[in-house]
Amino acid sequence: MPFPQSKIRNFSIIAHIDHGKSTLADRILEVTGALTQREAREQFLDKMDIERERGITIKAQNVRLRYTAKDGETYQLNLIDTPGHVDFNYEVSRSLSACEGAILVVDSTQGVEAQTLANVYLAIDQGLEVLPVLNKVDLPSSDLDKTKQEIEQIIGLDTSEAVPCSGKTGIGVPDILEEIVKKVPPPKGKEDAPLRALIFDSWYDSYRGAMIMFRVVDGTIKRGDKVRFMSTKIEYEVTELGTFTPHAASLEEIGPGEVGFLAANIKSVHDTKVGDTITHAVSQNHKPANDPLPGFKEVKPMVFAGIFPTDSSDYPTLRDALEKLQLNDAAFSFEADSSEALGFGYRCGFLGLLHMEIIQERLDREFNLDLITTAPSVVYHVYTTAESTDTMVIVDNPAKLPPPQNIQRIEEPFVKLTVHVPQAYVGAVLTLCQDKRGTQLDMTCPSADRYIIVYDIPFAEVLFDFHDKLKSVSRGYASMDYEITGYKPGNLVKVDLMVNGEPLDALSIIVHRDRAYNRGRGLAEKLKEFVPQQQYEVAIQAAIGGKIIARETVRALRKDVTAKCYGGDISRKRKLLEKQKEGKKRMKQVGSVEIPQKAFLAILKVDQ
Ligand SMILES: Nc1nc2c(ncn2[C@@H]2O[C@H](COP(=O)(O)OP(=O)(O)OP(=O)(O)O)[C@@H](O)[C@H]2O)c(=O)[nH]1
Repeated sequence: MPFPQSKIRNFSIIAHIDHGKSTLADRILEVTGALTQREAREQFLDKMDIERERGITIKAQNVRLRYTAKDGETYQLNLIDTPGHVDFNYEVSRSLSACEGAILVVDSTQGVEAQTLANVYLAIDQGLEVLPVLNKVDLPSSDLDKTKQEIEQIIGLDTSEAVPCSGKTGIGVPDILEEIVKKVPPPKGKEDAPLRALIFDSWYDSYRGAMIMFRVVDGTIKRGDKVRFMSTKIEYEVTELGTFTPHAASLEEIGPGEVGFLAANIKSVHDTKVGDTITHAVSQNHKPANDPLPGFKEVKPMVFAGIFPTDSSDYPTLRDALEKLQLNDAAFSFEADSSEALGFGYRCGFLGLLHMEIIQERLDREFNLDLITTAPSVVYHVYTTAESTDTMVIVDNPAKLPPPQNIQRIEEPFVKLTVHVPQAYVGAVLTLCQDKRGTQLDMTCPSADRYIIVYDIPFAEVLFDFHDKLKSVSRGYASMDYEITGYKPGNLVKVDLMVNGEPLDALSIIVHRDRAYNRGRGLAEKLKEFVPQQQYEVAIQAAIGGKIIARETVRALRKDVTAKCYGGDISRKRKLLEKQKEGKKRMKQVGSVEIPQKAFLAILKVDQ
């Protein structure tokens, strides 16, 4: 018998980054007896190493809990933890699609921030019941009245029953559980209808193949059932069904309204698609559903960079690793690419810089690959002077920009940027946005000492160091969120770098013409810092369309690493040579000069 839907509550926790989602989620696990105190202290839900180190949540995790409420009934709570960073909004909306309610965590020492609002809108759009809670009440700077006022004025949610709580001490957590039972509506799937289950996550397990996380909407799925993925029409026999409690637990069946995972010896990562609907294959007992569930909006990568193996024999391993990562992360894309400077590799698409860094780290850690990543770029729409009707080309790699004489105009992506900031820093934020080619759209002051500033600004300008700069001009008080709005023409040019006359295609950038000279000079100076001295002079030049705009010279020097060794200490000498070899791993030969990986990333740090 499936679990009665009237006793199921599916909910997510949403918040601005660092407002305490993961801590609260762990505390909920502890209060319901799913975790021991020790496990809870270790932040169980943030499983991946990278997450734990950086203290951020990347992949949504979900857990099934049993909770006996004050009404004496036992409920099944399915808790979906969601990431808070703007790069991962798509994961938030996916997780929300498996829920009927969301707990909105607001840090009562900080109040409503940019991503509080962005996340709450995602939940409201999906028709979820939103329950605000006021977190971190254990801190002396907690201000419940001000936080409630902001939630009411900025978001428009009633806070008369908002629970004050602390994920740290556990205060208020039992009240939150009661609120969930009382206010989150139970699922209303059709028990007797053909099976329809929504895939909202998947990952790769080296023993069991592709694993799928899903929410059953109608019908029931059982172990041994033959199921069909509606978009690909491929059929598999379910070998394993389960849920996380939070430890993985096997199940015989998963009924309407429930969440769980399945394994089915799915070897090809292309057979499973997040957003697809699972139904039954035709059999004596089962009839497939006619219509799939509405899937998800496809997420398009917004930022592109080249990833190249330092050792070209790693190329096939890199492909395999990228495929596996893609299964776990639908927003990540890649295609084969080649560079004159770096050889064969892949052009990869990401949602933002944090997303890119995480993929890079996972490739490094989980697959032990030595890689060079090029400077990231946004996607440009380039209108050429070609006579054909289709004159727009999409350029996600500055090296592929057509020659200037063939370009009619270049359009770049713009975002609507929203910044929340206290009054004292409004001036500094306006100057920063202006400096980044922004146009002010709106400025409001919805509550005492909180301004909301909205700008129309090129995506390329917010992509790189904007967040760091915003934090520094506002002493950490400003928060931001952005959404892509569309494309507009810009006066853009490509700046190329050359080392001893050899073009470094992987370092080309597209910038606004007004900044091109400064950027070119800055890039050449920066690159000089990273090019190791050689036995001959090395010229570093920056050029716009063939015209040299800057030149730096790395003086010749013969560096003998063993010079320090005297007295013929062979083992020490060998060690030094070994060390030097190690350091060379992350270098790339360009003509006769080796460029270290650091140089590629340092390009981003050049003041724009
Ligand atoms: N004093 C106090 N600190 C808290 C409380 N809840 C969370 N914190 C701290 O706030 C910081 C952020 O908490 P997390 O739970 O990692 O925040 P999050 O919202 O999950 O952050 P992301 O996963 O990065 O989105 C951590 O240092 C926590 O220890 C609380 O109730 N009281």
